[in-house]
Amino acid sequence: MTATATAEATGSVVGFDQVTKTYGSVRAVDGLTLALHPGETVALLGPNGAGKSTTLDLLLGLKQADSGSVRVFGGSPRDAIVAGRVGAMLQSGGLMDEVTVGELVRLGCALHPKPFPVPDVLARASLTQLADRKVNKLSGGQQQRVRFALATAGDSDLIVLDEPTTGMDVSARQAFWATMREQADQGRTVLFATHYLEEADAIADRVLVLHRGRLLADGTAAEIKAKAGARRIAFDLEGPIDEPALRDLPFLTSLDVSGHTVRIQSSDADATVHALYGLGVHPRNLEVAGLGLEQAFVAITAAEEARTS
Ligand SMILES: Nc1ncnc2c1ncn2[C@@H]1O[C@H](COP(=O)(O)OP(=O)(O)OP(=O)(O)O)[C@@H](O)[C@H]1O
Repeated sequence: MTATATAEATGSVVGFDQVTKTYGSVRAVDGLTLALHPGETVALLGPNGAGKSTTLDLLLGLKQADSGSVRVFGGSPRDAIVAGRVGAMLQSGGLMDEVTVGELVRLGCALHPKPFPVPDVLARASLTQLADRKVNKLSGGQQQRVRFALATAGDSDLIVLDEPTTGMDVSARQAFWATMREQADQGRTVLFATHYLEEADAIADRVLVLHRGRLLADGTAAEIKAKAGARRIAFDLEGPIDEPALRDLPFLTSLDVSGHTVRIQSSDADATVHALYGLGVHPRNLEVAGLGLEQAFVAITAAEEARTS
């Protein structure tokens, strides 16, 4: 059975089956196959140019695939959008300048087949106080909140967000994710592209890592960290530090010495620590921990770069 057939059979929200999109000689999306399921909160990660925005544009029917199929709720992206099943917040979406926030959100609600009440939509995006302000008089973070309001103007089953919190301050970001959690708890599927890996770690129950238009990893944040393999080891040493000896430790993938503190990454922490004691040094405050999602992401994409270049 193809991924799309599987997607439809299992009631998947989104099904990509061998999707490719090229711009001239650039393969922005390269044979991508994936299925998203109801109620999932999914983070789409990838370095600049990995194909995240193109993937979201294909999903929203804003771009057409060269080959392969894109299905949303078992039909075309356009049908899903016309039915009001998809709410989207894009990076580049221009906002009408000469209208007020209230007018624009009212219009967004009027255009949605299953609109929420305008005051609720404004309140959810913390825009009630700004309802009479012209959109072109807003700060960047406030404009992001307007895009967010438009993405949640109606009762959509899938919410697609391209780098939604860029430009938002810390409290706006926290409020934004609290709202998104509510949306997910109500059974909606949330797909967001981001460069903030700590957000993906904290929010997403599934993480997709794209690299040159291909899916490099797909799993929970914990699975992605485990896939990267390496562990972090940190300790303090008294007296002069013999960096060349440390650099020769087995399974070492990185070394950072700062004052008395040594931080290393190792693909086999047990063996590295064993060899460390064999050097006759006396490490203090020894800590061994897994990689954070950000380090895992860097390790996975760097390994792929090295493999393909
Ligand atoms: N309209 C276009 N014309 C030509 N090339 C394009 C176009 N849009 C995107 N690309 C190229 O396709 C590739 C994927 O771009 P895309 O914007 O999807 O990546 P991204 O992962 O969203 O990147 P970023 O994190 O920088 O936003 C890049 O190499 C980009 O230069």
